[in-house]
Amino acid sequence: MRKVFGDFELTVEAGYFRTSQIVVLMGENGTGKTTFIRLLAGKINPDNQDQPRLNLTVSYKPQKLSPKNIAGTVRHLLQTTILDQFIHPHFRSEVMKPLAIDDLLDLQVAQLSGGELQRVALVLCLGKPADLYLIDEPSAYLDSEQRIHTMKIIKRFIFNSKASAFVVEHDLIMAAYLADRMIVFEGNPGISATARRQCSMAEGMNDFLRHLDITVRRDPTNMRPRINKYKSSRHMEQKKAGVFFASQPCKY
Ligand SMILES: Nc1ncnc2c1ncn2[C@@H]1O[C@H](COP(=O)(O)OP(=O)(O)OP(=O)(O)O)[C@@H](O)[C@H]1O
Repeated sequence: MRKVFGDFELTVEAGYFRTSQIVVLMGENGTGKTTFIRLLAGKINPDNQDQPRLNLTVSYKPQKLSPKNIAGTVRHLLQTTILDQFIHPHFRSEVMKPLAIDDLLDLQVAQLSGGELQRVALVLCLGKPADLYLIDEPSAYLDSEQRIHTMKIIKRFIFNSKASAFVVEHDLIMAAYLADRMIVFEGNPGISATARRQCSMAEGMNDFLRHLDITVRRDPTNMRPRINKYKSSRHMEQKKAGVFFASQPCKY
């Protein structure tokens, strides 16, 4: 698939995805992740119109959230857009409660903070039944604790609903937690880039981090990824071995 936008050209290599699987899109700013998500969402068309269309229902959370023209409260918005899920006990306990949406119900949508709006936007996205969820930067505006909550909610929701998801995520730790598979975007930001064929999370992370000259180890106590200090002995050792993202704590 190909898309030219002014001076920018995106090429997408052919790939596949499965149910209950999350594909995380990683790449530098301006390499076309949002463009790709918008192509999948049908918001824009590829240049090569002979592309087979995805015969799937999609639900899309855009990167930029614009509440200013939405009148009324969060309760009104949710009741008028996702009523079935809004009153469904399972959705309430699995998505709305952990995102603390009840605290926001009586607030005006137009007056929500960035983080509050992000939580509402995620509920709206997951509240729409779909085969494919397209979620652009779910952790933007959230603090670190909310990010972890949010990632757990998305992971559990996609697994249990047997849907699939493509998620744009800049936070390395969150990306590593979320991803079953990964698509790495490579190229010259704002000029031309390629969305590589999807690969395993470890492979994708390794490619992305090699490009940035960053190495990540695993904390042996909790397995969380930790970024090595640049040019530290650990960094140099991993770099020499070509292990930019260590999936096991034992060696690094
Ligand atoms: N509507 C448009 N018209 C012209 N150019 C556009 C349009 N939308 C995006 N672009 C250009 O396409 C390129 C890729 O943008 P895109 O937002 O897809 O990248 P991204 O990887 O999602 O970036 P970020 O991580 O910063 O969100 C940029 O150079 C951008 O200026």
